[in-house]
Amino acid sequence: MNERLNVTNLAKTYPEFALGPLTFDLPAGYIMGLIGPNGAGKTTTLRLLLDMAQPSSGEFTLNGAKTADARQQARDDLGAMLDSTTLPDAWTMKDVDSNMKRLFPHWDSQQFMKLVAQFDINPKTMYRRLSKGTQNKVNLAVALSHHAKLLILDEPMAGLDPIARDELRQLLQSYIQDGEASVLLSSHLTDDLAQFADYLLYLIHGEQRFFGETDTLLSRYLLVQGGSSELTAALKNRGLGLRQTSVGFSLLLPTADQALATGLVTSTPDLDTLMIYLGKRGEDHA
Ligand SMILES: Nc1ncnc2c1ncn2[C@@H]1O[C@H](COP(=O)(O)OP(=O)(O)OP(=O)(O)O)[C@@H](O)[C@H]1O
Repeated sequence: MNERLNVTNLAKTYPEFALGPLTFDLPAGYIMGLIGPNGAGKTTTLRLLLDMAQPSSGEFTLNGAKTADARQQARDDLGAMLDSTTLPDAWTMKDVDSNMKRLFPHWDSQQFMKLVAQFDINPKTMYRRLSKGTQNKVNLAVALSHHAKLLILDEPMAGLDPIARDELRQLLQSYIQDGEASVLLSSHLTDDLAQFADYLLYLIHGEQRFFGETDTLLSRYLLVQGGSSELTAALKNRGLGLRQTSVGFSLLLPTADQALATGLVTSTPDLDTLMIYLGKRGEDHA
């Protein structure tokens, strides 16, 4: 299969934080969501993949390039946006366009100006005078306007209103439609992400807890609710993220153990619910 990303045992150790080993791949034509609680290692993962940090061990291939030099050579094939991404303060959209044209051989001015209009950005306003969310939109428009085969986006939905988030979702879906390009994006808006990410990479405290299809993760667990007297020892033992009130309880139960919940109220959890229960300290199996 034509892979945009192939990551093998990638790890990074800081004095007070260890990430990995991470092993996953992203085929051409798909969207992967990177999820996990604060401090899980999402941005660190993206920085490694963008060669902005050196791995402690492991390796990865990006758009077929195996070394940092080869990846640098092929930078036009990569569109990236991190929280730290910024443009010169005084640039108007015209300046962005003319400068990016020089930087990227496949820069598409028409596409960029179309996105500027679609995002309702005044092309004459200087970058520094735009709101934070609008600056994000400009950075996104840049990433989306040079026909990159892989987009790596850190929290692209942060600061966007619901309409803009919906527009972005549609833009990303059409971006991958020809089966050539792929998108890796991190987000805390996991329910939004679950609607359009084909794959999920789920990190907790730097560890890779799940990599696979979104539907597979969602079908792994049932949310079980019952009265206090219905909480059996077996449910306590197999359940995750137990929550108790004076009248009842709720927990996540692996689907394989669903017989333990016979007669109780069960439902398929959404991704937010799943992360809340799985992320509870000391109970973070996925
Ligand atoms: N340059 C660095 N030196 C030391 N520690 C670092 C460095 N960069 C990141 N870390 C640590 O790595 C950990 C993970 O941070 P990271 O930003 O990757 O998490 P995250 O999942 O993106 O979090 P959030 O959702 O809050 O943005 C943090 O504990 C952070 O302090």
